[in-house]
Amino acid sequence: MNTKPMIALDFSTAEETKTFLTLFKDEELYVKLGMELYYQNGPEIVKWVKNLGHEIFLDLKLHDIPNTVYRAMKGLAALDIDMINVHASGGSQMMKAAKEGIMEGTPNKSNLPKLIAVTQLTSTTEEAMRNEQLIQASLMDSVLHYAKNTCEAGLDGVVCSAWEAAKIKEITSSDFLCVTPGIRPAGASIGDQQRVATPQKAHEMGSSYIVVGRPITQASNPVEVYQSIKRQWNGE
Ligand SMILES: O=C(O)c1cc(=O)[nH]c(=O)n1[C@@H]1O[C@H](COP(=O)(O)O)[C@@H](O)[C@H]1O
Repeated sequence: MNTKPMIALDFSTAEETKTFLTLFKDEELYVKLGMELYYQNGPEIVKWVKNLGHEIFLDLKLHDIPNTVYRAMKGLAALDIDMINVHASGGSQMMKAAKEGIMEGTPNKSNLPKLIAVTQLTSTTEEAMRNEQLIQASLMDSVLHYAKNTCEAGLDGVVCSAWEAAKIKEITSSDFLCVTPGIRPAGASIGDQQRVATPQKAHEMGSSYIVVGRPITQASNPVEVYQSIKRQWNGE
């Protein structure tokens, strides 16, 4: 497991992002930059955050035909990022194309960004999956199926909820990454998330990384909440 919780910087402006990061000027973070920030600020904000020395998960959840994903990934890989993702439901050929794009586009081939695939979003319940995606398997089986496809396509891991991490590692390997959003400290508002776990529970259930957004970014003292989540995540 990675000792640092990933902070989801779900802001729409570069200013808000920069102001938030000044709170953490003495700390090297692992941050997640998502579509809200990237669509409005582009590669510049990625470069700016990287220059501060933070590790970056660029969460753009690519999902398109293989050729488009290959070409998009090739371009994105030129940014000095540490992790990037696609949707596993885009299919095995799309995931292989994403990997090819990463391999070709990364300037330093000895330091490829980790490529992971979203299984079922942590905002999805089994009921919604059945009604809206017409998948009649259990949610766990659907997540495991996507994880198996992702592993066979040669990717480094998946995004899933903490509740699925141990089983995914069982059917793939112990070093297959299980990156788990939907993290809520006890008593925190759940919002639109459905499959949630505390940092402590995620630690016990085998997550490789936890992703935490609003509980930290919306807190009155983000640094204090981050440190507390970090301690719980590290089993202290
Ligand atoms: O790929 C992701 O990061 C992701 C996948 C998923 O299944 N669920 C999920 O919440 N996320 C992201 O994780 C973050 C969670 O944020 P909070 O719910 O505010 O903690 C958001 O930036 C989501 O986009």
